[in-house]
Amino acid sequence: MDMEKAKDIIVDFIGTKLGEAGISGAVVGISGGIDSALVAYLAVEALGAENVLGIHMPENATPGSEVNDAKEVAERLGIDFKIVNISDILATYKDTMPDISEATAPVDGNLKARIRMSVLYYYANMLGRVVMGTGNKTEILLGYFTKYGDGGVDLEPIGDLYKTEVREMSEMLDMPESILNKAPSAGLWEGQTDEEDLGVPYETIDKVLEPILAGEGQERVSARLGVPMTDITSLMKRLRLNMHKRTSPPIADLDELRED
Ligand SMILES: Nc1ncnc2c1ncn2[C@@H]1O[C@H](COP(=O)(O)OP(=O)(O)OC[C@H]2O[C@@H]([n+]3cccc(C(=O)O)c3)[C@H](O)[C@@H]2O)[C@@H](O)[C@H]1O
Ligand SMILES: Nc1ncnc2c1ncn2[C@@H]1O[C@H](COP(=O)(O)OP(=O)(O)OP(=O)(O)O)[C@@H](O)[C@H]1O
Ligand SMILES: [Mg+2]
Repeated sequence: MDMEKAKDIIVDFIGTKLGEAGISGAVVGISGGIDSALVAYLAVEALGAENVLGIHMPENATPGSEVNDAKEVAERLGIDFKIVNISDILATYKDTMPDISEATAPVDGNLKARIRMSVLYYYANMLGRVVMGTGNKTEILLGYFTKYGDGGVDLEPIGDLYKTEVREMSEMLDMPESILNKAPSAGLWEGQTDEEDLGVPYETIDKVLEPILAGEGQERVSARLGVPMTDITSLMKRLRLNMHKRTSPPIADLDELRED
């Protein structure tokens, strides 16, 4: 893919969509990871630094290096930056809800993602801005995001870039090396990494998804790229089971009652 052209299309998309909405500014959750950093860079190019607010939302388990990387992004871009620690909000949720003894780390992790979404919308409401999504094509296809958490956004500028392409585009920008080099992590629990969760490296996932979505048979892709069928089957299962995250909630149809 011509990354310069892809960047121009995305920058134009951000400007056009906000223009259509009559809104001039955006709010971005900046985690210290590469997806949100790239979206912040693209939003600044489209809207100007004065129209982008970055919010970092650590909790007690967030490594201190993340705040430094998030701050560095904001400083390089010259955007407003706030830090909202979500630990007390999380603790209040958990103290308030009865019968939660079965909650696991992923259940709590999804709550963290939904708290972050609520904070971003609070600022978007208050400032008359939109919430920028940071989902990439790989995450969206696999449903590797929290429904109405990091998936609860107003637009998805990098949603047609595979994760490996996110890296490629980011390398063209003045992005901190530490962000370019770190392992992708949802940061929902200590030590979590995307590739451990997904069981297959992003390089392989992206290599496999593209031809399969273009119509090439799974077995043929497996043989051609030397990727075990078990990996391909597991990715396809994720894609199928998470289809509900890529559509609007179904509505019970009452048309038959309105025919006369
Ligand atoms: N067929 C269906 N039709 C309609 N709705 C359906 C459904 N199946 C489940 N659901 C609903 O969906 C819920 C499950 O979805 P969800 O709540 O999203 O939860 P789930 O998909 O179980 O977990 C989210 C996954 O995304 C990962 N994640 C989250 C956040 C950020 C990142 C990152 O990379 O940064 C990654 C996280 O580690 C975890 O693996 C169910 O509780 C149910 O409410
Ligand atoms: N600590 C945080 N502070 C602010 N926003 C966060 C935080 N954690 C997650 N988010 C938001 O949730 C999004 C989804 O997280 P995800 O891990 O997929 O992206 P990333 O951290 O930007 O990149 P990477 O996947 O490489 O870690 C982030 O892009 C960011 O917008
Ligand atoms: Mg991350």
